[in-house]
Amino acid sequence: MSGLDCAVQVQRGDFELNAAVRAAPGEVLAVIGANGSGKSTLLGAIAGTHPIANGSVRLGSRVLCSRGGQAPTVSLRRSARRVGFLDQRARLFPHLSARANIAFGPRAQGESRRTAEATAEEWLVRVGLSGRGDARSSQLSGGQQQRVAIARTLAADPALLLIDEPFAALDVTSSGELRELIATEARRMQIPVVLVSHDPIDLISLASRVVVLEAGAVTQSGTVAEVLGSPETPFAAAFTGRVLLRGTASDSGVLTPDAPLRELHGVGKLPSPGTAASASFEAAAVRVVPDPAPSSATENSWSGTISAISAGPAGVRLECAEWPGIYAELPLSRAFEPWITVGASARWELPTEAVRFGTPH
Ligand SMILES: Nc1ncnc2c1ncn2[C@@H]1O[C@H](COP(=O)(O)OP(=O)(O)OP(=O)(O)O)[C@@H](O)[C@H]1O
Repeated sequence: MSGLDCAVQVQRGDFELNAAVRAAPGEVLAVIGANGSGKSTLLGAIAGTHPIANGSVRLGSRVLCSRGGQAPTVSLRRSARRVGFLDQRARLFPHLSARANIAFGPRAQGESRRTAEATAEEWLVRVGLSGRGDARSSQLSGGQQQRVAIARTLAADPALLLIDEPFAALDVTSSGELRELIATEARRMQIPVVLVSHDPIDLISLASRVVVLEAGAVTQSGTVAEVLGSPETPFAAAFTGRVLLRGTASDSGVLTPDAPLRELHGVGKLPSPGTAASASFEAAAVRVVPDPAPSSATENSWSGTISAISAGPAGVRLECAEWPGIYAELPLSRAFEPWITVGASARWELPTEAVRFGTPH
């Protein structure tokens, strides 16, 4: 049983990744980050598709790659790393049956055809596809193809599993079942798993720890409860459906430069006036009504244009053109109101008691 210990520097054009991650045997470590933050680069450095400029990737006592420092440079071939990889696309061999796809890894490792097929049958049962061994990928649904892909990857007996948004293209039932399947198999096989995801459900149902990557650097790491419960950066907050603003403390609130609302009022301990302060709140606490609206009782209200509408963890996310970094999340039932369109003028209202002051990390 070998844990992953990775501390690497990777250069891709002008982009530099500098990250250290660890995952124990049987543990699922989630990596979250905005587009372009370096998640795929990190997985590539571990898998051997991106060369490292410095650092090392170790699996227990095995060195997968190492460069810099005193030790000689090491870079194992991809096939010698024993790293399994899963993403959104099942990538089955279309001309082979499900059974032959799964048997491919054991066969490549020198198993006899008979033994490899017996292993494949066991995996077909584990992934809920017993009786479908003869089917080709064109005869399987997307979710079934993904099950075969999981079986094929794990039947090759990887020492580490990397997964990049493998459930993103699946319906809710299939993705829930496959999450369960991966968590169960990783524990049973006692292999570390690194999971890249944009979906909080993946973290809650699969991972025990989380690393937040921003612009190639780790900005927060901890247990799922620590990161989701106390996000320390605006990105980590947005991932959990919260807004985190950084500004300067005044006597009575947090001053937010270049925003339609200069001073945000809230509750909690304010740092000394003039020093760095933060304000955070649930995006679902923001009320958005058509402008002009009758003046509200809350101190925190401003006028702003809806600039984007997207899905957020707590509902439908509305962004404000005049105040980047601020957004509201409405329940689906409210998001159907016909006035809610990109470009609509809105009044944004935030109850004072919903805003919590703090000191930025
Ligand atoms: N082929 C390339 N050549 C040079 N630079 C690249 C190349 N691919 C990616 N990059 C740079 O590396 C950075 C990290 O890319 P990476 O794909 O690792 O991000 P990511 O977090 O996985 O993004 P996404 O969520 O969009 O998949 C990008 O911001 C980009 O600047």
